[in-house]
Amino acid sequence: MLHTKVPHIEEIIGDAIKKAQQQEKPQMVSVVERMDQMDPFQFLYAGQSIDRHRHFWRSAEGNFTMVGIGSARTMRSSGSYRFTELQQSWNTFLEGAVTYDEYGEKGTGIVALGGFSFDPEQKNHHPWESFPASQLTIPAYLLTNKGSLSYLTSNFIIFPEDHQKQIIRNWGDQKEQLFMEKPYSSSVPVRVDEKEIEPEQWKQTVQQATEDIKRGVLEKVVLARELRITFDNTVEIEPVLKALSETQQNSYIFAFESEGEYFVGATPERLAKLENQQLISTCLAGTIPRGDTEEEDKRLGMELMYDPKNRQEHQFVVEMIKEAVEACSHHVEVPDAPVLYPLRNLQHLYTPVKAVLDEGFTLIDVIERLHPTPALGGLPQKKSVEYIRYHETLNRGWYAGPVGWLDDRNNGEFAVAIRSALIQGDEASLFAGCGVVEDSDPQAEYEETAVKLKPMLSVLGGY
Ligand SMILES: C=C(O[C@H]1C=CC=C(C(=O)O)[C@@H]1O)C(=O)O
Ligand SMILES: [Mg+2]
Repeated sequence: MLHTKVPHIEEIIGDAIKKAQQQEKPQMVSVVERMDQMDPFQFLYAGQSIDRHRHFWRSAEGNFTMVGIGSARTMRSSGSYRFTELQQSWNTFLEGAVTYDEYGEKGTGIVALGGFSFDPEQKNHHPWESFPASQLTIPAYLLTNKGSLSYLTSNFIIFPEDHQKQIIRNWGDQKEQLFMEKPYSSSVPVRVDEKEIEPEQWKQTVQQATEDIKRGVLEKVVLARELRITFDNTVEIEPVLKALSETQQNSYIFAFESEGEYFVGATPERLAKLENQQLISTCLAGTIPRGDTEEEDKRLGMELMYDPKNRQEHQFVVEMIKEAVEACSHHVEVPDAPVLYPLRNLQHLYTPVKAVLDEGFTLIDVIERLHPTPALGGLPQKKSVEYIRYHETLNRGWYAGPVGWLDDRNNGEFAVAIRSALIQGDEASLFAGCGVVEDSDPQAEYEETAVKLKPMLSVLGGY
């Protein structure tokens, strides 16, 4: 891959066509432009007229947003080698690619966005039939907003038989569509039905899990449940994402499309971030609601900090992440005790893990080693995933799986897709889980998941 200054587009496309003819294969060209700040929700909406395959990502700090429209290349893989296979597809894709970029900002140029299902061995596909076990898309157009600046990346796949003028005309037309200011819907349809899936059976499974933990079958397992909602009309994702961005502090806001359906969420849980070989992972587990007053909020925070059950739930995550990070990096820093991580509806225990990634490892390698952490799966890792596969009545699909992005300079960030919903036309499935340890009480865990459903419920026509 090559990073050079942007010459005229005619020249860029002309050169790519010549190269495609000489090498008798398509050529990938990426062009980055800087522009006035663009409303990402407007861009997302306008993009629909070009391609419904759209992706959205906003960092937890809220100062970095990406919107992907269409696909220059979509890479998919399944089975137990899905991480390695995707890494290979990505490397092959990058080999012949040329980037024209004057700015060198992270998250511009050749970027892939996508995610992985929780468990590639899961045989039940309902309601996730539209989502593959993993999918990374290099969008045709990518808007990157960083602070007050916006960048537009256009990714072209140039074929030997392409005509320079036509490519450029088409590009101009599509850009015009992307920047057209059309008003987008600001409301979400009305909820007409809401069904909790087997809540009593779920509590029994939690009870069973505590007994299995006491018997030493495993140490911790995260059990999830589902809420199915029906609306009076098709749900558009722009107002949902906008409302999540406005209401969910300290959370990654995301949407990924597959076959016309959208997986959307506001997750606080980072899996791994890599920037210039600096690696950050996060242990987030252990939960209590926010208080109505400042005093109550503080009291609840302290209760969480000193609660042995929640500390144990959290500590399992710290130990596993530390070990996994140590195996592929150096200068690993882990604080001795967690701090509180406040969200709108609840607070968590939080421990950051910082390190420098060893040469030869990639972000995808790190994700493969970490997923699933005991905040989503349990401990031991393999046993808990099998336990979930056997005992959970729902199919998690991409819920609790890694979602995020990476660029061609080994920068990127993946979060774990919790506090999320699968939107299918005028219906949606919402998911929430909780860490079950020896001392878990099924009713209390049920109530914890109810609070975890709130972020999505509140923007899907609810309270
Ligand atoms: C599995 C979920 O939350 C995890 C993340 C933070 C706290 C958790 C807990 O305290 O149980 C869970 O491990 C979810 O929200 O669906
Ligand atoms: Mg918990």
